[in-house]
Amino acid sequence: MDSLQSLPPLSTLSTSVSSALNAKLGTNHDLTQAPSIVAEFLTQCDDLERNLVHLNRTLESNFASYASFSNRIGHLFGIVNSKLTDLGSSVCLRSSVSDGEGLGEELPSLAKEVARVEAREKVEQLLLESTTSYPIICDNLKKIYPARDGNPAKIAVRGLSLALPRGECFGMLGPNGAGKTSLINMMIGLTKPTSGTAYLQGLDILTSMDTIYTSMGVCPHHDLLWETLTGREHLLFYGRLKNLKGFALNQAVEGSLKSVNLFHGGVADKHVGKYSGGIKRRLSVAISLIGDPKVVFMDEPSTGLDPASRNCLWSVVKQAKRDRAIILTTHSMEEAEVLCDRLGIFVDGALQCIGNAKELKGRYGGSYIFTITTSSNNEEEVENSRFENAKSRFTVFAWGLADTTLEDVFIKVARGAQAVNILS
Ligand SMILES: Nc1ncnc2c1ncn2[C@@H]1O[C@H](COP(=O)(O)OP(=O)(O)OP(=O)(O)O)[C@@H](O)[C@H]1O
Repeated sequence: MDSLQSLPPLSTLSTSVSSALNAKLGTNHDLTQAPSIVAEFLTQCDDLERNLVHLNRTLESNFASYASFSNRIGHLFGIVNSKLTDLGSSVCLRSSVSDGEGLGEELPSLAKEVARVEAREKVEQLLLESTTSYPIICDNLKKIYPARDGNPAKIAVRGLSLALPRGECFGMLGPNGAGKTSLINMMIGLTKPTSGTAYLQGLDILTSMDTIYTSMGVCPHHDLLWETLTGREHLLFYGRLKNLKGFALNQAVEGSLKSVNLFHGGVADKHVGKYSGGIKRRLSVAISLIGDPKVVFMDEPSTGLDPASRNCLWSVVKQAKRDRAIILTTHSMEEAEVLCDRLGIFVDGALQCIGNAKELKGRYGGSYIFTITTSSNNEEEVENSRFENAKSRFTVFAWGLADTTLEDVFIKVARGAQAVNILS
């Protein structure tokens, strides 16, 4: 229990944790182990500071967990539901995390319930206000595919409530078969909801789809392009569908071609049949944004693009989200982190959690890994060291502090939700 020396006894912390103590808990554990090295982090590393601030915020909302540990630190603690919990040794924690159990095991279902209730309350409040600052509002949207050919009925979307403000790109992550496409297909009018509805720009998808189309853009998973038309002709066609005419139409098409790098070199006037996969994808994104739609759905927009084209496309999306709401589905955690202001992990027809990448990492990851690099001659000393005097005892070539990745979060949430569904 050496590592908890500077903390008050566990029993005095088993009730609500004050914000000052939250910060202390976050830093004390490391500081007791490596005061000089971690002090350097605090002065030099903004990320750590931001994470500590985040820790305070999530703890206040009562469902966060946090553990701080390093490769060499023997003992660990965490905070679960605002209670300090003795988590045992790092070896123990590492193996339980890799088994999908242990720290935060009970949190996904709690977080899911909190997110569901908060989203529902927000939607109810917005529906009373009839505001347009939230271009996308899902109101208890549900999709059940009826039983067919001996197969039972399938609940693809289990009553989703969600509100997206203007300026937000919302990332919809989820394993195959989670229900993402079913959700989007309802919102773009391809299928009817079994119950519930959605309001796009304040208009009900059940009654006003024709009007909604004029302010909606869609970048489908597979490019829906005509091989014998040019890129420019595609944009002119879709621009007209959005009621653009004359000078405004030509200007929008030129702007659009420039934004996705198809303006120069005559590419825009070649038949789409001659385009590479990357150019087709960029054209699909340009089509989804022409005519200034306020609601845009993008299904894996950068799939199949090389890194340079992908970065170009990401700049287009970042620019585009300023004045609209975008729902983007992706299997790329990198894309999600770069583009999305908030992320939702969708499993078995329901959102398991919502938050920005940092929040989700803090909530489901809750760990840092502290590594130092030194000469192999010092190996034994490192094994036995507590790091307090590490730098004075041997040369530290490098040190690093690694946060949980979004991929870790995704795997944990998806696996946790699927395990609960199998048991229930
Ligand atoms: N027309 C349909 N009839 C019956 N079941 C369907 C139908 N379409 C989808 N499903 C089922 O509904 C569930 C959700 O499917 P959906 O395609 O929405 O998932 P997804 O998250 O988009 O998956 P992916 O990432 O693979 O595209 C799956 O179990 C799927 O088999």
